Amino acid sequence: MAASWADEMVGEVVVAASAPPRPTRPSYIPPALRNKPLSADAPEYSPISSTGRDFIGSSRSHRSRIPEPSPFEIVEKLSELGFSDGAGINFDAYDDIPVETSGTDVPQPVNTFAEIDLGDALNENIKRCKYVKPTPVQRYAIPISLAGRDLMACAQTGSGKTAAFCFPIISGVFRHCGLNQRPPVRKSRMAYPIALILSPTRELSSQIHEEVKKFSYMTGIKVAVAYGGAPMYHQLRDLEKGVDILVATPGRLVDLIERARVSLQAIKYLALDEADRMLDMGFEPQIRKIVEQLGMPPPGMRQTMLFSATFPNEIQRLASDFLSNYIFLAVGRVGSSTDLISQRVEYVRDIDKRSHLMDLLHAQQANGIYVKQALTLVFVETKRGADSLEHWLCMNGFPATAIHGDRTQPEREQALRSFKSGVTPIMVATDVAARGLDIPHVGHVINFDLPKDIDDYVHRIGRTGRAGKSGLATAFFSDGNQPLAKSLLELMQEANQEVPDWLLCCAQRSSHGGGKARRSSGGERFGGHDYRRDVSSRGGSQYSHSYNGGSSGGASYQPQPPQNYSFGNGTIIASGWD
Ligand SMILES: Nc1ncnc2c1ncn2[C@@H]1O[C@H](COP(=O)(O)OP(=O)(O)OP(=O)(O)O)[C@@H](O)[C@H]1O
Repeated sequence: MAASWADEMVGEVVVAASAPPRPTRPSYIPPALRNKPLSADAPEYSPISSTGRDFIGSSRSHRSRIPEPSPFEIVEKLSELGFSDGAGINFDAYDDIPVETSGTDVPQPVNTFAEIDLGDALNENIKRCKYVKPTPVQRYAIPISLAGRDLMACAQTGSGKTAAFCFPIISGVFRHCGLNQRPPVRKSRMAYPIALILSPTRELSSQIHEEVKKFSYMTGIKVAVAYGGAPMYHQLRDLEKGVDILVATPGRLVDLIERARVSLQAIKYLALDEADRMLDMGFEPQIRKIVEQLGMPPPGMRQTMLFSATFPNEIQRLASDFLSNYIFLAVGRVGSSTDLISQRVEYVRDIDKRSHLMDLLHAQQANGIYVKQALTLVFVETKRGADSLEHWLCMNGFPATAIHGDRTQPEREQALRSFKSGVTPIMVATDVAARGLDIPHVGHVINFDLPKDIDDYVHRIGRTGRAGKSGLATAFFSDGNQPLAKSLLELMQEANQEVPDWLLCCAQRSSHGGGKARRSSGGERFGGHDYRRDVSSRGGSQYSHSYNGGSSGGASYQPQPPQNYSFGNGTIIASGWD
């Protein structure tokens, strides 16, 4: 059976067997809210102002100031917390990137962090992380969010979207309840977060949680994470200490709300990472429940930010229900892959895949590509396939681990740790690892089995070529992948990649046969943008502003002859792994 997204969400998501009817507005009232007016100890909420900063006082539980380590311990503590050397980012890689915004009164982008008023504490943490300059999505998205505007943002994988929504949230929450600003109120077992960040997988929620903690260091902001598969006890204990920013997966969050341990009444900031996935079939009913039926302030009374590297039109349409007068931001073309990733596609019969993988890995080894902790991520279709390939690799002398939805959470975490540390430099994964994970030194993504949907391919290969560094993606294309041929061809052509002749033929065949592997993104397939433009273009529109125009820049990759795994001049790989 295919490891669909439900693979990840065992026990977490209600998978719709058929398209569920769109729920009407609040029918369900969680136990925590039944027979109760707005709780006396729940904070009120007010509309977000145009500056996003007119927070009214809330009666949140009083908490004592967090003991902070002395300034002399900070450097040590920061490295413990995983502060990385962000100074290595190659900003030139983003220079030519086309940016498009649509909506009314779009705030101007900035060029430096200094131009943005994020507050001293956050600025200090940005410096500590060695983020010297905002990435393009941050240049645009942060001023938009700081202006209190709702945002739907699409930017390529690895381009810094996490900070783009975390910085405005941390800055806003800090202004509301940072150090020494908490109104004294009585203690409550129910947590009233001000900001909620939802993501589709446990590992991604955990990663975002670490990022938020890093950037709210020494601010007094309380950050917590809640996801399934981990013992409830620890999460409840953290929630009882009070939470300002909650990062969660949908299933566990609903559970906590129904147990009356979390209330959404105080939410002022809502961010959905991987928003298109969150509104895809399996998740949509649960997200709708969280956003529309469990007491969260409605659009206009909260600020909502949706981010992803892909945003099909029909998902944009669904998402617009959650937004109020929003700005659409596209950095790079919607759903495109980054030019930083060199893509190869090879025709391999299913029966030959293992031996082909072996040749590839041996060639990598022979070329010294395993130096410097170079990691290889291999995507397969099924959980069973992941286990079996992991076993086979290990038996053949390649230290490998595997991650998929049938593994326990401790096993999943252990797999990630051993991959990240290079103990097992190969990780076999289902789509559970396709989105959002930021693993340094992943130099090569191999699609042993290609996904059915081209958007999934974009996210999978996006585990390499991050933060301005280069990477390589190899796909094994077999007969069963015919329906993907056309969209794969278009994606590769758009990213200036060399396309083998056989793929051109396959694509022609599949377009005649009606092959379709991408959800509609409007009139222009890879030029698809804000879906409102398609609607309003019929009657004229005020939408859309383009910046930097032109192309997204030529790819630096020099095509290599087939079967030659020396990777040419070596710079493609080496720069990704240094
Ligand atoms: N301004 C910056 N300067 C230096 N490094 C940065 C900056 N912004 C982000 N990064 C780094 O870039 C890497 C990728 O960022 P992030 O994980 O936010 O990408 P993303 O766009 O969310 O990717 P995905 O679509 O895969 O989720 C991270 O390691 C992050 O620390």
